[in-house]
Amino acid sequence: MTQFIDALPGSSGWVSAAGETQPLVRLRNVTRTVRLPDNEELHILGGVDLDVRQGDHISIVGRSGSGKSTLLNILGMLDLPSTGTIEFDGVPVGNMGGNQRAVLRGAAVGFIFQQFNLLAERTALENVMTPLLYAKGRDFWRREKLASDMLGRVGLGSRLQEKPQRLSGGEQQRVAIARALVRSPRLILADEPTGALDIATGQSVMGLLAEVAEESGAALITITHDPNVAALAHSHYLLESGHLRLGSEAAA
Ligand SMILES: Nc1ncnc2c1ncn2[C@@H]1O[C@H](COP(=O)(O)OP(=O)(O)OP(=O)(O)O)[C@@H](O)[C@H]1O
Repeated sequence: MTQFIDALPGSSGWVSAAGETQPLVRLRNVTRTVRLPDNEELHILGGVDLDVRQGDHISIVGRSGSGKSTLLNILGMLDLPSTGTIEFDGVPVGNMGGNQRAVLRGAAVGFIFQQFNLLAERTALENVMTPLLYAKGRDFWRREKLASDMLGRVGLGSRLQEKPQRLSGGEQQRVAIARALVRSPRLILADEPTGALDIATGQSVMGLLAEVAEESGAALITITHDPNVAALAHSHYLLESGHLRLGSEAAA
């Protein structure tokens, strides 16, 4: 199993006899229920189906409290469904142990958050090198070069030694994008990536994220309230009271 999981991040999925590629991530009838302190159950997700393929760019919009972050946490294998299944590259995630999930997540998933979540005491270069500390072999030994190349790719090649507080919000989010992409993840999950930026900066940062994700062939899923950000995606979903449906761009 370990061998198989190790092979996952670089594998390209199989192609069926019908010529259909296997989804990178497949959710079937996923629910998520939590028990509240008063012992009541809160049903957050009510049976979500979703196929995510390599190269997809998906936006998910929905009101506050509709379950977007809960869904993203399941897609990122941070949480498991209460019922239903999630498969990553055809492998049921529910059958994996916590460590296996963490290894797969580290190698195959990049996260981008609204508040950037950079390490304040570390330079831009050190921040981007951090995920590579968990990589194996060549990527581990070449971590400084990989991180510096990635910062160059997001236009920060001359700011490698800067600490986050010396960078603007847009620059900090570009560091976070470099950090999310430095291990060449197959899935990038962005939770309100422009939420802390002004409109123009948000648009340019999101344009950059979409571009580097497309170049790398990864699938990108963006949760957003911003219609301009949602418009950059190729598929648009609306999450309403824990139910996901295909939406139009206008629904954003
Ligand atoms: N562990 C938990 N315990 C109790 N309630 C929870 C838990 N996780 C989520 N919730 C509740 O479930 C609902 C959905 O939460 P979630 O964070 O997924 O929504 P969201 O769509 O991302 O909201 P927002 O846009 O405001 O971030 C909310 O009402 C939230 O308070």
